[in-house]
Amino acid sequence: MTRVKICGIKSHTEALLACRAGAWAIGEVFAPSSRRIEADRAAAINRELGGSVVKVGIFVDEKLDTMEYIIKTCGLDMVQLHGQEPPELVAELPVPVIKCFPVKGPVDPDVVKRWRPWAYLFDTVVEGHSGGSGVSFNWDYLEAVLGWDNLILAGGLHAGNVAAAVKKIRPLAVDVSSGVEFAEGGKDPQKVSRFINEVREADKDVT
Ligand SMILES: O=C(O)c1ccccc1N[C@@H]1O[C@H](COP(=O)(O)O)[C@@H](O)[C@H]1O
Repeated sequence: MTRVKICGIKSHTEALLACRAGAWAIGEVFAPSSRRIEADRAAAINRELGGSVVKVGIFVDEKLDTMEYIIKTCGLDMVQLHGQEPPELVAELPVPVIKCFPVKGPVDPDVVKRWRPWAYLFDTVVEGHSGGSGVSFNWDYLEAVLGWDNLILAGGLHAGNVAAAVKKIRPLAVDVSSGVEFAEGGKDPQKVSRFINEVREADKDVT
């Protein structure tokens, strides 16, 4: 079953919405973004959620000690590194790491393997954005890593394209932020639920 991560959670209501719709993980952004959340707010949300969902903190070129502090105070289960972090940093973090690789062309497995993360996340490159752009990339660029069991697909996914993505890439998980939001921002319950339903339907064709 393809896992679903709903990223850019900013409130308890949004976190509950993602959990009830069947998300495997929620993402909380601790980096410059319209979706940024303060650590004390994330900590309060995560305390109330308990262990019902995987809580992932998103960082962009953050200092190790700052990440360690936020992981501890917010009870994060994983971190997602979305910047230019070096491979050595992955081993220094106290929780499993999802490393984001911006896709500019065909992915070279030998290059990305140097990070040895828990999962490899592939996202679109958009000038001026570290992530959360809402823009998709050419999935053909993932040809050399197809079949990996720890691949997460991100970048411009929405209910209209996620089924095709699941069938073509067969990722461990799909990650979405913009594609399940209202035009003015904030998670849209109907879009979240439609997105997850599309993934579940696509799963039926994949096994
Ligand atoms: O969501 C953000 O604002 C964000 C900010 C900085 C780094 C990563 C961010 N989100 C991640 O970006 C991708 C793609 O998101 P989208 O669906 O295209 O909006 C995804 O991995 C999010 O976790």
